[in-house]
Amino acid sequence: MGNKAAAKLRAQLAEEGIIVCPGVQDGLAARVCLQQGFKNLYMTGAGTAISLLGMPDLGLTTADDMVRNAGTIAGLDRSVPVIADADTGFGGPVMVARTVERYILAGVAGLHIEDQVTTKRCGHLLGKELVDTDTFVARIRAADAARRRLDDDIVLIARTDALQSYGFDEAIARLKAAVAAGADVAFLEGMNSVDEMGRAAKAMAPTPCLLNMVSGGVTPLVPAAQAQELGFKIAIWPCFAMTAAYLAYQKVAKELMETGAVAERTAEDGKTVVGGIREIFDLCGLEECAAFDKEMGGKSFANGV
Ligand SMILES: C[C@](O)(C(=O)O)[C@H](CC(=O)O)C(=O)O
Repeated sequence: MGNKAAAKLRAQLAEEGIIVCPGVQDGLAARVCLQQGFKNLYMTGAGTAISLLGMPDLGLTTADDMVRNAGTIAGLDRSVPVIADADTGFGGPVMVARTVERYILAGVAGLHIEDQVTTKRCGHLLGKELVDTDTFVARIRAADAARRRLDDDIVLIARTDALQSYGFDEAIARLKAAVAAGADVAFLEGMNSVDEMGRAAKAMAPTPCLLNMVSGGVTPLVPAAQAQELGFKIAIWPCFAMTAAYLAYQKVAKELMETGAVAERTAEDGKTVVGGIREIFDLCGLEECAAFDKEMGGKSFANGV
């Protein structure tokens, strides 16, 4: 079938350096990160739950929610490979395979599947429950079979949440079993120290490892250069801008509530509104849409837009 996004991600995995993925939960967040020139994006499941559902990351997003969001994000710029959270795969092997096929058709370059029970929770919360290794391996095997069935090379990332309750050795053993079943990349969730991070990457070598940088989580946050030095190939920053976005929303909502209006900030010309709706439409491709319409012979924007 030829998944160009996956081929690009595989090429990036083979190159020197570390792949840094800002976590995005919607089209606007993706647009902002594309504007900054990121070469990859990560669709965060936690962010999707928060942004789309207004709910915590407790396994409440359905496969439909996640596929749709991943497809929206991946569709904004096909030259930027997206890694997407696929949680537990949403069921048994048949469902996991179906999920993987749907992510492939949505244009996703890579996805991760974990060993929590389907009523999962954010990997940085307490009290996680896991499926046994056989069930986890069956999920990975099903994911691998699904991509073969579509003759696709989507990058398969195995995530284990076993560190919290079973310890380091069991977690590494689970990741190794997942790699033997077809996973390309290993993701040890919830590492507690820089030392543990280094030991994990070493234990999994030569399998490339993903590092999860959760703001306010249990893993210390390290810059890309240090993550690379520790042996990681991919660093994801799931909800990295959500604190800022949340606080900004809160501030403006408070202003509207208390004063009945929101003050605009204008640029030096005294007219253009900074961060106004026009600027955001432009970020989201307003000019490109108008130009495309004209090029195709449309007249929708002949009188300007
Ligand atoms: C990586 C993660 O699965 C996500 O949904 O982005 C979450 C991140 C988070 O909760 O901030 C995780 O379980 O680590």
